Amino acid sequence: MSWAVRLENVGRRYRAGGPWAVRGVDLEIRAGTLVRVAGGKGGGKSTLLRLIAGVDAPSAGRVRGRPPARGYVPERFPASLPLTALDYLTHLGRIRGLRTREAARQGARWLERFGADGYADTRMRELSKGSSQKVAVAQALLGPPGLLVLDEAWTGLDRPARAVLDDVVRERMAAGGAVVFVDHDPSRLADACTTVLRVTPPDSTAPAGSAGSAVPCGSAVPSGSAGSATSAGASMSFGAATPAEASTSAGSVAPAGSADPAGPAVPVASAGPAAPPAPDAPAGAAGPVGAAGPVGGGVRQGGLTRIEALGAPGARVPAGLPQDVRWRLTPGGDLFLTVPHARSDEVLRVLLNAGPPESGWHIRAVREEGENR
Ligand SMILES: Nc1ncnc2c1ncn2[C@@H]1O[C@H](COP(=O)(O)OP(=O)(O)OP(=O)(O)O)[C@@H](O)[C@H]1O
Repeated sequence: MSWAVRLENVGRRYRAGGPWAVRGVDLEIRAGTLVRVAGGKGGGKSTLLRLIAGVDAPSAGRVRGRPPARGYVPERFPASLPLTALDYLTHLGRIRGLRTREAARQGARWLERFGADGYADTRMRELSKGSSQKVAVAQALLGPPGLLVLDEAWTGLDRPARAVLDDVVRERMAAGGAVVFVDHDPSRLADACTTVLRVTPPDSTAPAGSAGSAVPCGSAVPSGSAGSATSAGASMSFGAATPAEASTSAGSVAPAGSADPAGPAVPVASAGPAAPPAPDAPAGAAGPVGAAGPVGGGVRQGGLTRIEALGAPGARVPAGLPQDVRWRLTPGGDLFLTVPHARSDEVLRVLLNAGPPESGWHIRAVREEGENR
């Protein structure tokens, strides 16, 4: 396989004249490589991944050279579907061009490999967060994809499933595919990773050449680097717009480009209701109101995540929750947590990895509050 995805002076903003989420990106990703995208919150990682995967179209520049079969796991997966897990995967497989029987075969195989075959006939909206995430990953692997794009795909998976996904990424690379991923764990696949792309938000007030870099995995990231850099798997430059281009684009309307029709089937609900609004913990929920510490100082405004989990009746709250987490536990084992967004992955890890006697947490919902999406 010798293809390479190329982004040429790509920019994306979500409304005409609005701020750029990413801007002036020149990027090449080659077959057989593993590329990690890193950077701070709101830096444009998810936007860049969607553009690479072809589920979103750039407002400026162009993307070329994607392989025909691609898979994408979004950061948030629409789980509120009336279809069963296997029917959903079969449906997505058919959209990717597989025959029904083959789509069902592959779907069942992936469910089994991720330890979710027991949920094949369960409706998506009844799946736990962890099982739903397994379906989210499985749908991206149908085909199989030459280019696989994973946006926090490990989050919410149990430990065995996370290890399976690590293996699958290596297998995709060995088969000549490319994998691009974002993950909160800096050690994720560090031994296999080819390149780290580090993104920072474009600063519209800054001169051309805002930060962005591509460096080989394991090497030091140049601080405040601007312009371009290369490594074995990818090369990238950011913020290359000239002042003239910048002033033109600032007043222009983003092209009404649509996502590449040959791209991955976007795992966004085309049927079924939207995700339910985030409910508060049920009124009158019994049990202690615990607070390891108040949610407050140091927390970004609007940066809270609510997590609902179910443990065994009489379960205790697992040890190791971060200080700034608020929780409420009912005698029936319903656990409601309010956590700063930046801590949500850590909290999910504590719940999923809790050992006896606090083990067995089933993540039912993860909802973000107050995010400008
Ligand atoms: N659908 C959208 N509509 C409007 N603005 C958006 C949308 N998606 C992202 N943005 C904005 O674009 C910028 C980059 O967001 P993006 O989600 O790509 O960053 P990120 O690095 O993935 O952030 P995070 O680590 O929080 O997931 C942010 O300012 C964000 O608010």
